[in-house]
Amino acid sequence: MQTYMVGGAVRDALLGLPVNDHDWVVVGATPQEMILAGYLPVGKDFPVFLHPQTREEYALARTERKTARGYHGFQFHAEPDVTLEQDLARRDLTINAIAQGEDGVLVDPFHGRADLKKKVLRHVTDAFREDPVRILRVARFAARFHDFTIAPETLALMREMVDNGEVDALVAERVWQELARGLMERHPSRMFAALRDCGALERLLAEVAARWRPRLAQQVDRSAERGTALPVRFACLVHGVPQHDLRALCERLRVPNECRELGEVVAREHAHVLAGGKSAAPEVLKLLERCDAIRKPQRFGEVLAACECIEPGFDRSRLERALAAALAVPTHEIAAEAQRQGVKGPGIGERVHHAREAAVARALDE
Ligand SMILES: Nc1ccn([C@@H]2O[C@H](COP(=O)(O)OP(=O)(O)OP(=O)(O)O)[C@@H](O)[C@H]2O)c(=O)n1
Ligand SMILES: [Mg+2]
Repeated sequence: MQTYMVGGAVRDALLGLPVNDHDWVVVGATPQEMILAGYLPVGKDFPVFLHPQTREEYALARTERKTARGYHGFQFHAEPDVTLEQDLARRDLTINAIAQGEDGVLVDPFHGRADLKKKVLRHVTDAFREDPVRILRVARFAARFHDFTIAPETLALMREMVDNGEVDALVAERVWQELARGLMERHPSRMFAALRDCGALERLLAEVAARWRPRLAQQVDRSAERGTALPVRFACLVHGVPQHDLRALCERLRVPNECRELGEVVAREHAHVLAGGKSAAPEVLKLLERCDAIRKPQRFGEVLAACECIEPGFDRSRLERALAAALAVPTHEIAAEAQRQGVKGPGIGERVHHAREAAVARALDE
């Protein structure tokens, strides 16, 4: 059996980028031989193994055939007679289909190196169709390698797959996983632009597709430039989506709670936050309460961060001062004092509220 390094590790090394994880392909071995050599089988869909020490992924060379529509319709053929070239032929992009043998020699039958030089994302063969996740992957690579373009024939193939309903069969978790990764790349707007160009955005994120403009692209890219966390980037993406549509989007894609919650607060409140640099203390306190800022000050920091990406001239300092003042109000003491005076229930809450209002007013008058 022979082992080759493939995929991202070879590509990134050729690009002079740091290599984090390695993918390997094994030619001329059976699953039994792998298990006997101590490799741990993983996943039921693919003949993939983990190295007993490094835990890196070793996949048997394989050819895939699709038996049914959509992501689960795979049947694989992984026999010791599958060649390296056959395995490379069914990979997604030429730049990901370069192998490196143990002797260091590159095997590059699909001219991945030439495409790296030309900075082109190009599918390897028609086998690209076998996996609709690749539509999202190409878009994600466009966001990462922002000076690369998508080959016209690849974009045409992606469009054809979308027209055939291939993206509709994708499971929500995979879609979200790819979108989330793309949002964390350097130029996330390029992912959405690529998805729009092939028609996938309309199918997967119609709420965003309807609002996709150069301005929104800039806002999302600004969130990446500033190195913000995923929820902030997601909130920027969806800040213009109406509440009801946003809830539907989050349900459909099973968006994790942290992203969902920040997205909803920012969509609902960003206009008030952006104006909140000016309004009077009672309104400012109400805004902080609607954002649940007093209970979740850290999340309010993320709301402000999203608003800075939405409107780069926005000055967050006034609202930060207001929140600091509201947080500094000694609520326990006020409640205890009120109780001593015989005040009950809602009356106590009112006193706290008034104390906070006064504190915010003082902070804003400075
Ligand atoms: N849907 C997919 C997923 C993966 N691959 C192949 O498997 C390799 C490894 O996949 P993965 O680790 O997911 O991607 P990388 O290209 O290594 O990129 P990353 O830097 O994101 O790990 C890819 O390079 C590609 O050759 C593929 O053809 N089709
Ligand atoms: Mg990889």
